[in-house]
Amino acid sequence: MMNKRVLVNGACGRMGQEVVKTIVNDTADELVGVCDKNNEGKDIKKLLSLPGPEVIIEGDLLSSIKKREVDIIIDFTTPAVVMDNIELGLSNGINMIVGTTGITEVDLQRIDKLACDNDVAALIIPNFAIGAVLMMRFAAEAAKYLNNVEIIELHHDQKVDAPSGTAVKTAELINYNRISNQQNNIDEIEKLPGARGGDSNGIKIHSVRLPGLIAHQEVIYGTEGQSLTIRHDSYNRKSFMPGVKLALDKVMGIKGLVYGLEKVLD
Ligand SMILES: NC(=O)C1=CN([C@@H]2O[C@H](COP(=O)(O)OP(=O)(O)OC[C@H]3O[C@@H](n4cnc5c(N)ncnc54)[C@H](OP(=O)(O)O)[C@@H]3O)[C@@H](O)[C@H]2O)C=CC1
Ligand SMILES: O=C(O)C1=N[C@H](C(=O)O)C[C@H](O)C1
Repeated sequence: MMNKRVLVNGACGRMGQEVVKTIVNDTADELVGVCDKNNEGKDIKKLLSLPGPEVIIEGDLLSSIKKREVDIIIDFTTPAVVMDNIELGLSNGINMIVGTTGITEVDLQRIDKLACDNDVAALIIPNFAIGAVLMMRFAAEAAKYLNNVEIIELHHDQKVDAPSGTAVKTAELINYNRISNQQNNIDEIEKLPGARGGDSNGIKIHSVRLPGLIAHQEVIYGTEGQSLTIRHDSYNRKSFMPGVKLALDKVMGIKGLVYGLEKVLD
């Protein structure tokens, strides 16, 4: 297969920078474009001390894809703009790999239709870390046998959205497998609003935001006399890169929506 021509959107962000480095240093794919609200007109390779011909940061995704051939857009921007980016990419016949969070169930249906109509792929991946994908898988497996569960997700204090996309996806996977979404708790009085966390179809999600953290999650099951904790920790953003490379390897053979890296893992 020919080298794929990749554009990274949100290239100056924490994840975007790591993705740019990965494409340039660790894949045969070609970085043909980079977009971001910041550093417009500057050479991203110079900013990140990367080898090879310059790739200039552009501010407008549409004009950027009109200027060149792009096979894949990788998006790590923000929840506020991600749907516009996806719609723009797919309707222009470009495959999308999306790590940005904040995509709803209704959005997913629209994305699938747009991808199918345009004969391209939309990989919407809440977490690219292989360990996190396994954590979600094991949590979903435990739901077949244990019913009472809560999720604690812990992230750095620069994260804009809560709960995390990973926690939302974990709750969905658990709910798909568990026999009942009724837990044993009595009627509770929440004396401090929010003290019991957010409710995702009967599963409580607690979001911790602190400096020093990157991305962590615990799924805690409890039953008579025992508990089971399934925990994953990302200690740096390199932890997401094998998953990004896997998505790059798989994307060209897919048409329509893929929601979650587990769908392309095996
Ligand atoms: N799926 C996964 O495995 C992972 C997903 N994420 C998710 O990825 C997203 C990005 O995270 P992170 O890299 O930490 O965030 P950052 O804020 O560090 O990066 C986002 C970048 O996108 C820029 N940006 C904002 N709006 C636009 C736009 N319209 N067009 C182009 N660029 C834009 C931002 O600029 P500015 O700062 O000026 O707004 C910033 O440079 C989040 O939703 C996060 O939850 C994060 C880690 C792993
Ligand atoms: O913002 C982050 O950092 C992360 N976002 C994703 C999420 O919301 O689940 C993935 C990972 O947890 C890191």
